[in-house]
Amino acid sequence: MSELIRVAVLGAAGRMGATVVRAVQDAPDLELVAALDAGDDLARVTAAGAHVAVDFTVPSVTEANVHALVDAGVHVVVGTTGWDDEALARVRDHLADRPGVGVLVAPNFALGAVLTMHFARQAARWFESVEVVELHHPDKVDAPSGTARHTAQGIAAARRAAGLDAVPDATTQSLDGARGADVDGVRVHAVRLRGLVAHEEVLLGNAGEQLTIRHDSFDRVSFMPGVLLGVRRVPARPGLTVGLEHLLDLG
Ligand SMILES: NC(=O)C1=CN([C@@H]2O[C@H](COP(=O)(O)OP(=O)(O)OC[C@H]3O[C@@H](n4cnc5c(N)ncnc54)[C@H](OP(=O)(O)O)[C@@H]3O)[C@@H](O)[C@H]2O)C=CC1
Ligand SMILES: O=C(O)C1=N[C@H](C(=O)O)C[C@H](O)C1
Repeated sequence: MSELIRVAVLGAAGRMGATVVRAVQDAPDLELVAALDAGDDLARVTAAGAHVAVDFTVPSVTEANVHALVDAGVHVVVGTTGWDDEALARVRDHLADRPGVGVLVAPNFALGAVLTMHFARQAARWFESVEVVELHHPDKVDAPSGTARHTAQGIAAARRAAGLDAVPDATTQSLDGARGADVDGVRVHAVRLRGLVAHEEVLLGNAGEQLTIRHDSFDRVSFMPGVLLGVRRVPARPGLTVGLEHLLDLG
């Protein structure tokens, strides 16, 4: 039998981290060697001989965690949101000095969410209007969701490539925020509601018709196959990978 992949989990006491800990423990080819939460020393990851660290912490610390882990030669799978282009560029530059180390940053590890983004990019060029609505539990710290940003950026790129005009929009708002946030010209709306987990709708409109693409994560186990795929694949993917779609054959 080949060597087990030694895995550390950061944010291990959190909603996602605790689910990842159980998934790693249940996977026959993985070994949980460290589980860290706020206040724990990151040096424990290298002391435990981890090959891969999984980060589900908070947007304010995730980038620093990644740089420290890259310095230590540990591959990283990042689910924490809040990454912008500048932060990703800093990690890409850092990895150029560390050949052989891989980092995967994915705003959503659920297969259905990755397909939603893929289908939305495919559909975008055929519709005059498009808006994104994300709906989450009210304990989520950030808004809009990382997934909604990634979805809107993908739609905007597809519209640009197709040479479409700007989506029609209101010319005035009598209350700030009434039209949601503008992500690359695509409106994104965030709902926070007790009882929800993680949900997204992409609404595409033409005169007389609407296409709705909707994904629901009812349970955090929905993210686990994607996280474990990332753990297994990231050691063979040096450099920075953004988005789980790069590990899937979406055709
Ligand atoms: N990519 C994906 O598929 C998904 C991404 N997410 C993202 O994952 C992140 C975590 O979400 P969720 O689990 O719901 O959040 P939680 O608040 O439940 O968990 C975050 C955990 O990280 C801990 N933490 C804070 N600072 C550190 C640190 N420096 N080192 C280690 N641990 C630390 C927190 O401790 P304390 O509470 O004491 O601060 C907490 O236990 C969010 O950014 C969310 O958007 C969520 C679901 C899926
Ligand atoms: O905080 C969450 O719960 C989630 N966060 C991610 C995001 O911001 O996109 C992924 C998923 O939506 C759940």
